Amino acid sequence: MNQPPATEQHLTSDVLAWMAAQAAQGYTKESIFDAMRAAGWSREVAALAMQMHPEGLASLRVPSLALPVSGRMVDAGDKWVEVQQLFQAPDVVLFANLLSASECRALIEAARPRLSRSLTVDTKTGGEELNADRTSEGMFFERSENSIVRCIETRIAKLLGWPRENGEGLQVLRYGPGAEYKPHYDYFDPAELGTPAILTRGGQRVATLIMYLNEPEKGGATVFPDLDLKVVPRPGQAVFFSYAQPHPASRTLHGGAPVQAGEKWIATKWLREREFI
Ligand SMILES: O=C(O)CCC(=O)C(=O)O
Ligand SMILES: [Fe+2]
Repeated sequence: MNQPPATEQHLTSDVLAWMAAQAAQGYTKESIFDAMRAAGWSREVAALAMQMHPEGLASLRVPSLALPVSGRMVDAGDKWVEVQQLFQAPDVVLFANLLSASECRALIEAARPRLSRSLTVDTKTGGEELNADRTSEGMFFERSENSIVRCIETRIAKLLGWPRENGEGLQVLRYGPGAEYKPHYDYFDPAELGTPAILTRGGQRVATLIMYLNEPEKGGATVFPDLDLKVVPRPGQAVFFSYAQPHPASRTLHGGAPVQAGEKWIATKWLREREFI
């Protein structure tokens, strides 16, 4: 985007079309504002552009707890799941008994022979990279790869009112002693060059569900530094959080604290805006 000196700037239809295209790709209002500023637009003009183009720049639709909650229990289709705690802004839900003990064991045993050192999505290129901040080992199941995986996916879809097709394949992670996942966001940073390619597979990530498959002897909590929240892993329990804007304002910074003794196994489900292909 080229633009005239600040004194002569005005919003052309080209600029508005560019903004609409950015918004359609999942870029937020904040990131479009930042991109305009970085490209040399004055603060006044960028702010005016925000006012002129509110459509499409609003928050993304996100999954949430499918009501009603009866007592503390929610009907997840094939079982009732207990809601232990609910937080708002951001929406965080702690679940008990989301998975049974035998489901936890089955996921661990099916994943164990397929583990390899965890990669993270590289938003600079759209590929995957080894990341020193993430020292776990992991694997992905295909969506509905087997009956247990399919049953869990269906339960999650019902619980969160979000189509099963919008989920990435279930990921299982194992952290050995000392392993950790430093605080990070799960959404794809709209400012990175590789992000548009990643978004073609189902749009942004809009929510995360971390399910605990075992209990480490010591350490390994999931921490949310902005919320002063620490979730201690217990088998079958889970933590859900959503982010309507792929921006730190979502306050969804989180990480897996180092495992101090024993090992930690989790299954993570990431939910996308649209069907994940
Ligand atoms: O290990 C944890 O508790 C956090 C995992 C996580 O943040 C992720 O898989 O994206
Ligand atoms: Fe994460």
